[in-house]
Formats: sequence, structure tokens, C-alpha cells
Amino acid sequence: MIEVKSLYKSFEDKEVLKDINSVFENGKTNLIIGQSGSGKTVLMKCIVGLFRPTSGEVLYDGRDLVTMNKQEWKMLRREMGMIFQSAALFDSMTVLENVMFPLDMFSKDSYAERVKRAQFCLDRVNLLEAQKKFPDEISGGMQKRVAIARAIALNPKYLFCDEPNSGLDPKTSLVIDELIHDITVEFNMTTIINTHDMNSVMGIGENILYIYEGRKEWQGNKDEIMNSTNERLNSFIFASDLFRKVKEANK
Ligand SMILES: Nc1ncnc2c1ncn2[C@@H]1O[C@H](COP(=O)(O)OP(=O)(O)OP(=O)(O)O)[C@@H](O)[C@H]1O
Repeated sequence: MIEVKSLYKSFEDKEVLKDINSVFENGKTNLIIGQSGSGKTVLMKCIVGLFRPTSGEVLYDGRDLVTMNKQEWKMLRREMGMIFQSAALFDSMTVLENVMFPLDMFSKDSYAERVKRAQFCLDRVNLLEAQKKFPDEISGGMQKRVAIARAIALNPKYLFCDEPNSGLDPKTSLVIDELIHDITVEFNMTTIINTHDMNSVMGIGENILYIYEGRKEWQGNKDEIMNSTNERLNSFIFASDLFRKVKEANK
């Protein structure tokens, strides 16, 4: 579980995050949504330690990231997996080598054990047959699956995904969403996803944090969104005709 308490973040005199309080539960897909510029990325960066909050706490199962010493931070870092907007694979490495990369960096296991672990992760995302290919020989959706396999290679407790569906068609996005959801449940990870994708919200939104102008405006799950009376949330979610019709149909 990750808990954010009274989190503020300013850049010089610009206050971007204002008193964010939120709990991101383990075994669940936790989504951060909001308009462009609302502060989602800054919040995610504060949570993963790329930005230091101006004030507040970021608790990883009770351990405050903000006040950790270097050794504690190094240990925590190994419990975190990340999936970036672009799959961010190394072009000159095969699929297998990409997944092995974090293991080569951080694991003390033998080479044979590292290969076995990487192959297990590739198998989990149904890509074992592509292990010898290079990233430019596989589709964007497959590259995302390799990125997921790499992110789970070190068996993380916490998984962070920044716009995991960016650049993917709706059908492939569904596959990626389901995969992230399923591995979250299977490995009981605390997964936080920064997304613009309303299909993801309606599909895997088990715990959704809606940020409006740097403040927490609403938190709930995908079913509660359907019945929410929060006007800002509704105008954001139901900006599209399709989702408005879905809501009407559910009344
Ligand atoms: N390093 C920085 N220095 C100064 N201001 C920043 C910095 N990073 C972000 N900001 C500002 O913080 C605000 C929130 O930005 P952020 O990137 O978090 O928005 P977002 O909700 O992720 O938007 P998008 O959906 O477009 O990615 C913006 O006004 C942005 O200009």
C-alpha cells in the first residue's frame, strides 16, 4: 500500500500540488486521472522519488520516502517496477536481453537463473517466442508487453505505469490493461497508473484519483463514477459522447 499525506509541491512560486491525501491499495489497479496540466505527472514523480515534495509524506507500507536515507532508498528502489509511456526498450538488445537488464544490474543470481526468470516473465506476457527478436522487429503492443515483463523481472511490490496505452489502438490497449490488472492481482502489487484513457478508467478503474488543478477532487471506483454527482468529474469523464451515452444507459 502506498499512502500520500498532505502532499504539496511547488516550483519556485508556482504551487502545483495542494494538500493531496490518498491511499493506493495493493492488489488493485489505482488510476490517477485529470485534465492536462492538472498535476498527475508531478504527483507520480513525487511518489516515485523523482521530485522531492515541498512538504508531506509518501508512505510505502509505512516507510516515508521523503525522509529515507540513501540505503533505505536503494532498497525501496529495487521494490519498484516502471513502465514508461514509450516502451523505452534498448534497440540494440534482444527482447530477452531487455528483460534481463534489471536482473543483470541488481540480481545476484547466476546467469542461468537470470535467463530462467526473464523467460518466466516473457512467458507471463505471452512473448516467449519473441525472445530472440529485436524491438524494431515486433509491434508497439508487443513492445509494451516486453516493457511489462521487464518491469516485473525483479518481482516488484510497487508498479508504476505512465500512460501505458499511449500510441496503441483500442483493442491492444485493452490487452495491455488486462495484463497489468491481472499481474497486479497475481503478484499482489500496488499498481499506480497515470492515464488519459477513459476505456482504462471504465475497464480497470478499481481505485481512481481525480486531480483538478493540483487538488484531489474525487476518489472512487469505476462503478461509483457512473453515479457521481461531482460536476467537474462528470464534465471530464463524460466529455465524450460515447461515455455520456453509456452513463445514460445505466440510469
Ligand atoms: N519541472 C517543472 N518545473 C516547473 N513547473 C513544472 C515542472 N514540471 C511540471 N510543472 C508544471 O506543473 C503543472 C502540472 O504538470 P503535469 O505535467 O503534472 O501535468 P499533467 O496533469 O501530467 O498533464 P498531462 O496530462 O498533459 O501530462 C504544469 O503547469 C507544469 O507546467
